[in-house]
Amino acid sequence: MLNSFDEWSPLKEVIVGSGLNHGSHEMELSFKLFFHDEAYAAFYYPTYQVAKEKEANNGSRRLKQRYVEELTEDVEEFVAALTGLGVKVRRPLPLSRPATFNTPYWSGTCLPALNVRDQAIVFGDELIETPPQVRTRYFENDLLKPVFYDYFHAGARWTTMPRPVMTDRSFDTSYVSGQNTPALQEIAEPAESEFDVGHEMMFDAAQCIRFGRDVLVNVATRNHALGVEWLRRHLGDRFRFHVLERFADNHIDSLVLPLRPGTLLLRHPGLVDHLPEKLRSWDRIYPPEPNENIFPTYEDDDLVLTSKYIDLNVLSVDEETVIANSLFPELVKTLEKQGFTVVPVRHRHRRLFGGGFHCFTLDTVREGSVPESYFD
Ligand SMILES: NC(=[NH2+])NCCC[C@H](N)C(=O)O
Repeated sequence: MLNSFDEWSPLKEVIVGSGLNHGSHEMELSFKLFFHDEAYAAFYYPTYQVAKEKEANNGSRRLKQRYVEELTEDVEEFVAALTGLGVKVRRPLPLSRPATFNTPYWSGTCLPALNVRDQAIVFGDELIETPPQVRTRYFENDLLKPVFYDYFHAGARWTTMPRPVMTDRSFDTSYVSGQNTPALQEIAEPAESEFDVGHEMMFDAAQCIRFGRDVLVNVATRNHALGVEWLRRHLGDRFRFHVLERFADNHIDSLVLPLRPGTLLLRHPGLVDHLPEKLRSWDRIYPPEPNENIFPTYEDDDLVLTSKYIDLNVLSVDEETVIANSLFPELVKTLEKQGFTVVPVRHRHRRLFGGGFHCFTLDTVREGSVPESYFD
């Protein structure tokens, strides 16, 4: 039965994503807007211009097959580690081929369900699918349907937030506007469409971090604010949302993660003042500064989509046990010094595929029967 309220209670069941057939990135407005903060350099002249020559006619950038293969090896080892810890692992359908689709308004090519944290969230016995922000991710959750149906048959509530039409004018671009990069020129001149409905609800589950009854949520755009308003109305007083204004561009699970009640993994001390009052008295673990040499060397046309802090994106198996990237041994040591048992698993291309172990997973069953209050 679907049951999960926080990020640290003993993990029983988890969905682990699959990167199979991740063919390319489509360099269109929603992608550039979403990854603007981290891929900024790639969207800048002259790098952009050089790499652009390697793009296909439709503006898509191929991902090298070797990276996808190595990613898949690492994900399978991660699955084996979880299974070894007694956690039941569920998998999405693999993407059999990069299928192209048309909506009435635009077209795209499907991505595999890799970062399954991003577009679905569990509040107790309810699964909520969030409305996509990147066009090529529009049908990604369909690959999770067999798993979602299993939870539904077992009694879970299953809700989908309103789906956006996603014309150019659906996007609130104020977060990135004013920066003069080629990517931004496209964003600054959104095409008009007869289907425009104005700013829409577009919001990712990974903008939320669950602490039982209390949920931290990052809001950087009007699109996000609408999403949070929907969640508040829908969930009523069962959960309380604490908004972090522009804490990040979107996802926050490489900035702050609770490892157990009273202990946060936090990217840097400057973030403390942005946290809700109650969390400021929790113990904080700061990661050592990641050195560039813990990452593979990439070429000009490889798009680096995350910050170098991505390895903070650990997955808690229980209040003492954390799965962390073995390629960042200094972080492993830091966590061990704080008394955690760390299960090291290798994850090489986290910066190319936009996520670490927390992003790759959706914890569907953890122990606990009510949303506890940690903020009172
Ligand atoms: N759920 C996720 N996909 N999280 C990934 C967040 C990565 C974050 N933008 C960073 O660059 O560090």
